[in-house]
Amino acid sequence: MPIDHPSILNKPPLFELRSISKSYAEQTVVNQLSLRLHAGEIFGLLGESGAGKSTLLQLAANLINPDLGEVWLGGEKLPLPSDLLIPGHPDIKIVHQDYGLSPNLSVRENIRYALRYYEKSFRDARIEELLELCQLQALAEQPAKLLSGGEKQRTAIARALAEEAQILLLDEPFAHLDLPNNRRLAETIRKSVALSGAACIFVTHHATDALGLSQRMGILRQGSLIQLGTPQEIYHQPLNAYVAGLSGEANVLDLTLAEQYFGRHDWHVLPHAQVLIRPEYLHVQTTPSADGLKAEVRWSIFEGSRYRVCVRLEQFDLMVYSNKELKEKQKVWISVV
Ligand SMILES: Nc1ncnc2c1ncn2[C@@H]1O[C@H](COP(=O)(O)OP(=O)(O)OP(=O)(O)O)[C@@H](O)[C@H]1O
Repeated sequence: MPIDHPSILNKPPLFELRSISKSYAEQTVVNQLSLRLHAGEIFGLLGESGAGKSTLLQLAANLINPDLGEVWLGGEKLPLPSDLLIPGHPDIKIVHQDYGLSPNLSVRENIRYALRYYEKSFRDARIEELLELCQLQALAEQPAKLLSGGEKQRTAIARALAEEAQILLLDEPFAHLDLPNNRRLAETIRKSVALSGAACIFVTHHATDALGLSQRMGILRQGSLIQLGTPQEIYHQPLNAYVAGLSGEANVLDLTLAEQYFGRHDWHVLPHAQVLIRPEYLHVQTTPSADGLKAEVRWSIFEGSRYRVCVRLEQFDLMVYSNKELKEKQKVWISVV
């Protein structure tokens, strides 16, 4: 399995986790995991709840001791957290799920604290810039303890961006955000990382967040990185049915069955002679078509820009997308796009 994408293979990594492992009691939470990050790179870590994402970020932040393995930054091996007076590293910033804001300080003061060593005019200008970037101007004087979850999250991220660390680690940065703020924050992270040349790891259990923001991403399962690649590689060429399902809506069919119904196509083949057919690889029509297979609608859910529809072919169900509303038991014809 490639560790790096070919475009950056020749550059030295800024940050490295080398075969790092961590167990709690009998449970291996992170298992011999290696990862290299380059300057300016945004890496998304996608995994289900309990996969070890937060533990991995804490290891990457040098906040907890690994049982085995090493953390490297800028070509230097970091000392173990237990050998430090204060665990962590000044060039590695982490935004935890609990944000770590000073509750009695205002939004502005929380951000200002991160910039306390800078000259006043730079600091004031940077605070205004970050307030605007994170859409916090109207809340600037509000004490952190009175903020909503999403507002706290934006403040914590503004503060982390203020510190201009080499490595930015974000634990579920979009967890409490509505769609406009989600998009705005993703853009803010993208711009900040590009400008600063930092590297960023963010963890999420939402495929759309990982696919949309990452330049490269990894799938974490039971503490192991089971697949690394670009969002397009992960989405269209998942390692197995598990990754296919985690990264988006997926029809997984036996190859023989898929060929029997749809003929030969360039499907991505999964282990156990199965193929991946994403719903958007299929076309649904409400009138008979020469190449269409007759099916019956089982259910249909409105998702805004489209309907997510489950249809029954003779022997199996398929998920498809439709622009039009379809009724239960309605006859439709399914073809390959
Ligand atoms: N300090 C600890 N002591 C004991 N077990 C722990 C500790 N920290 C994490 N774990 C266990 O390790 C596993 C992974 O936890 P972790 O928080 O890293 O997962 P996660 O992928 O971030 O999950 P979520 O998406 O739900 O936040 C869990 O089973 C958790 O109970």
